[in-house]
Amino acid sequence: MPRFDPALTADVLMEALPYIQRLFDKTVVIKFGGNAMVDDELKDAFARNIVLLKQVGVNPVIVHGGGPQINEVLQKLGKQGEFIEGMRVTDRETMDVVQMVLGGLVNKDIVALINRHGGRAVGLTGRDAGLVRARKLKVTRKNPEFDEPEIIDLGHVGEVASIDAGILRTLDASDVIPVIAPIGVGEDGEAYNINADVVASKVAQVLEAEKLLLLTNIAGVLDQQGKLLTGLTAGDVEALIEDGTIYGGMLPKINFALDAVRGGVKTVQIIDGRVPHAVLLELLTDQGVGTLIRG
Ligand SMILES: Nc1ncnc2c1ncn2[C@@H]1O[C@H](COP(=O)(O)OP(=O)(O)O)[C@@H](O)[C@H]1O
Ligand SMILES: CC(=O)N[C@@H](CCC(=O)OP(=O)(O)O)C(=O)O
Repeated sequence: MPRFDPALTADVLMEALPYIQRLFDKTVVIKFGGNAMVDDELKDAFARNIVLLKQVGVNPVIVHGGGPQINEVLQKLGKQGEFIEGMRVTDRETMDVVQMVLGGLVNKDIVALINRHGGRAVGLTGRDAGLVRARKLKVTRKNPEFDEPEIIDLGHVGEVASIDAGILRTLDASDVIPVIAPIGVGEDGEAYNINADVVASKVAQVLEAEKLLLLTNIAGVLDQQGKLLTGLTAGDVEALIEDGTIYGGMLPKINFALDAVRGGVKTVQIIDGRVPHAVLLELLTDQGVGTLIRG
């Protein structure tokens, strides 16, 4: 006995055909957020989705986060993670932890899962082959007590100076799936901690990606009442930041989603990574969910 009605199964498979045709040979950059990867079954489904995409001729490029995983190790060391405007304050010791957790544990975990399901993934940080060149991020914040904006020192936090996509193109030509940890390299070879949404946005722009998917731990961008906002323009985003509806970790995500649209990425979406097979549902079926950023 088949598990499902055969006609329904055939319908579901056929639904994917136009999507596969549209995405064939195209690059899709997928940011896998640390909050979306706390569940083993979700991670497994994510890895299988990536292998399937590659198998049908799409070029997935993964950029991962790992904020909660960094926090866990910091706590074991008796350190408390501190964030300002969605960015981690990163002293020397924290930078070492960031490299160990993102470049080590988290990166290799995703690589191993993809490979276990028959893909060929290679893990990289932005320090490998000079992939992500970085410089120190300068952050200023309005302070009502002073006329001048206050300058905040986040330590070893970087912004992307440039991306050298050469290594990504080489990997793609050998059918390898790149899995990138968001660590950048400075002029003197030093490491910088970069928000993963920022790296995903810049990688998508350089690769002229068809799509950028930002998987997170929430349905998408929500309004004050908690309702999902399915489409946002730059003007909407500005208003939502101004009135405090968008804050914390959603700030860099939305700002760099907009940056990607402006930089030529055709479609940018923030989607719910807690939904099993979120990538597959978004890319190859009619069941797209989340927030589309229009620019
Ligand atoms: N308007 C908003 N809509 C949805 N989430 C928001 C909003 N403003 C702030 N957030 C916060 O941003 C979080 C997502 O950012 P973050 O925790 O950094 O996720 P990730 O690890 O996936 O990058 C949400 O869980 C939520 O707490
Ligand atoms: C500067 C900065 O904040 N870097 C992030 C890098 C990881 C990340 O972005 O992880 P998520 O996508 O899971 O939030 C951090 O240290 O947490």
